[in-house]
Amino acid sequence: MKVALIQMQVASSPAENLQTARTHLKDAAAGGADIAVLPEMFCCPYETPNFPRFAQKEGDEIWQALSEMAKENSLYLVAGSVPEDDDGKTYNTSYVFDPEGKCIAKHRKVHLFDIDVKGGQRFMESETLTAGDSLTTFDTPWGKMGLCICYDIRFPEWMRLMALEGAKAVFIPAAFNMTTGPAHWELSFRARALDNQIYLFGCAPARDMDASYHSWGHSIATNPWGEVMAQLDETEGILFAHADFQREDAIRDQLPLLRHRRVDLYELREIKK
Ligand SMILES: NC(=O)CCC(=O)C(=O)O
Repeated sequence: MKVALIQMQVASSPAENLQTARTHLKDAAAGGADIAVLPEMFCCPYETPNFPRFAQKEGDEIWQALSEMAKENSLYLVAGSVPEDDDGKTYNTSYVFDPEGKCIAKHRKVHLFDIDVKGGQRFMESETLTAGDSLTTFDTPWGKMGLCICYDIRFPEWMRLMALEGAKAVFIPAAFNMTTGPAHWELSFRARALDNQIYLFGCAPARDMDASYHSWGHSIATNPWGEVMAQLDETEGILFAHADFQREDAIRDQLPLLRHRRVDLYELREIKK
């Protein structure tokens, strides 16, 4: 399975951002990608007032454009995330489209990014966003995949639940920042990949020092051995990476961490369905 992570610049207009995504998706398809991924909030600058301002309902213009892009390029599209308007609430939502343009999954960010680091990053998603409450997986010809958004990666139980549901890789549209990015981005991807013996693909916006939120960038692919397979810097570009699920199965057989869990002594509680 060949994955393309599209680390794009985010401009102030959704129309311009859709055009940027369209251009990069053509390149991803030309490069042989089976699955392409866009960044968190790729269609508007990452600022809390923008989320309700640019929010659209599922099925509206942005959703339609993304569906068409998946179909035009004949690939699975993990369509970053967009602000979703539903019943007066705004969610940070990632849609997944199949190569026919059909929406096959939707994840609403479950853990809202509310942090206030002294001398560093402050951001309060809860000022304008509502949290989702569901675990998200979807089926592909390569097997079941998981989906979560940025800050969700920091919660090991959430990733473990996706692995236990049978996800063979997890896609993570994201936008870490200049305070936590250097310290925790790569470490979080390597740790979650290693703990769950799973491929992880994180896709971030390119850095824009004129924006109010400075993305760390560094879109990344990690493997079930806990290694970084490839990583970008902060500039715009596409990262291609392969997932080899035979290797994943071999690692899980030879070092059977998931089977060695002492579920007689501890367990994750069932999620609410
Ligand atoms: N957009 C986000 O969820 C940012 C998460 C982040 O930067 C972190 O440190 O976690």
